[in-house]
Amino acid sequence: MTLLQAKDLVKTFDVAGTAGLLRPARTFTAVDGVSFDLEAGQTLALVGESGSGKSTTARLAARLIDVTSGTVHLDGRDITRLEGKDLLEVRRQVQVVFQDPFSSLNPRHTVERIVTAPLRYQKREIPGGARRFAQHLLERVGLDPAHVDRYPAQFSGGQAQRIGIARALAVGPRVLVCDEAVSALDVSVQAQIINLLRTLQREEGFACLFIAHDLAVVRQIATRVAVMTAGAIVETGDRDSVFDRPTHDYTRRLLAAVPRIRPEWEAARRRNARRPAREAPMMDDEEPGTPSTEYREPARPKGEAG
Ligand SMILES: Nc1ncnc2c1ncn2[C@@H]1O[C@H](COP(=O)(O)OP(=O)(O)OP(=O)(O)O)[C@@H](O)[C@H]1O
Repeated sequence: MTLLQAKDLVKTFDVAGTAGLLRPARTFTAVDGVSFDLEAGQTLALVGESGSGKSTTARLAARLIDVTSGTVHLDGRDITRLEGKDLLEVRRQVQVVFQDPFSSLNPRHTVERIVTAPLRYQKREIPGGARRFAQHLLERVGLDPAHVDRYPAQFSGGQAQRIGIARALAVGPRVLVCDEAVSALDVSVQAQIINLLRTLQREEGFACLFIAHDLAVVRQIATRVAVMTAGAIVETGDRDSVFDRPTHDYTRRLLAAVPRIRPEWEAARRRNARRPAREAPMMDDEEPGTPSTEYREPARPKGEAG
């Protein structure tokens, strides 16, 4: 059964010009006619090189940003332009886990408050009270329930990502969108988080839209794979057929490209990922008018498109 269906998604961004460099303002197409079906209980991985449009597609599918054209259906219902209470229900059913756990967890809030925030945002009763429910969620993701009073900075990167997953689970989502959710973690920690996601998926039955550029990670978790380049999907298929019998040239090149990252770059990337966010966190149930699951577009330098 198709749970989430994206049809002909297009997303364009207006890019400001740069006067000094004589670059005129233009419209940049980040997603260019993307369609996919995500079945219940399945994990569809969107893969492709940096800038291919994976994250933008995920954000469109989760209704974090609005489409330029195309439609998104959840359980057969067109959710592309829903607002208000209906959109709130979509936000419950489709939860997102972001790449950098620290910038998506409010450093000033306790874990209890963080993981129960979506319930408050949804104005739902917290079963058994916030504290007990937070402890239960921590247990579900393999963390010590006694740590509910701790703050994000007191956790490692992998533990912080578990908190992000616990928060997503709090409202019983039917679709979990993981946007490079393990990319900032050490390889051994990545494996633990992937195992956790697989176990939770088996137990809770959610479908997963898994965005990743790392093919080794995708191979461990995906049931189906869609390969993106230049804003479009060029190949979709079962995991093994895409990995073992790719039909598109781009997929073959992607599979053949062995990433060679210098150890010092890798170490710097991990240090940056651990650094607490300097900007306001993306989710904060304290700020008036800022729903806890609302996505804020990251700041980009003026004129940057890719
Ligand atoms: N708000 C925005 N304004 C302008 N351009 C944007 C915006 N968001 C994304 N883009 C551009 O759209 C393209 C696709 O970005 P996207 O983040 O979806 O790619 P990606 O495949 O997820 O890459 P990465 O793994 O590096 O995030 C990029 O060229 C990016 O610079």
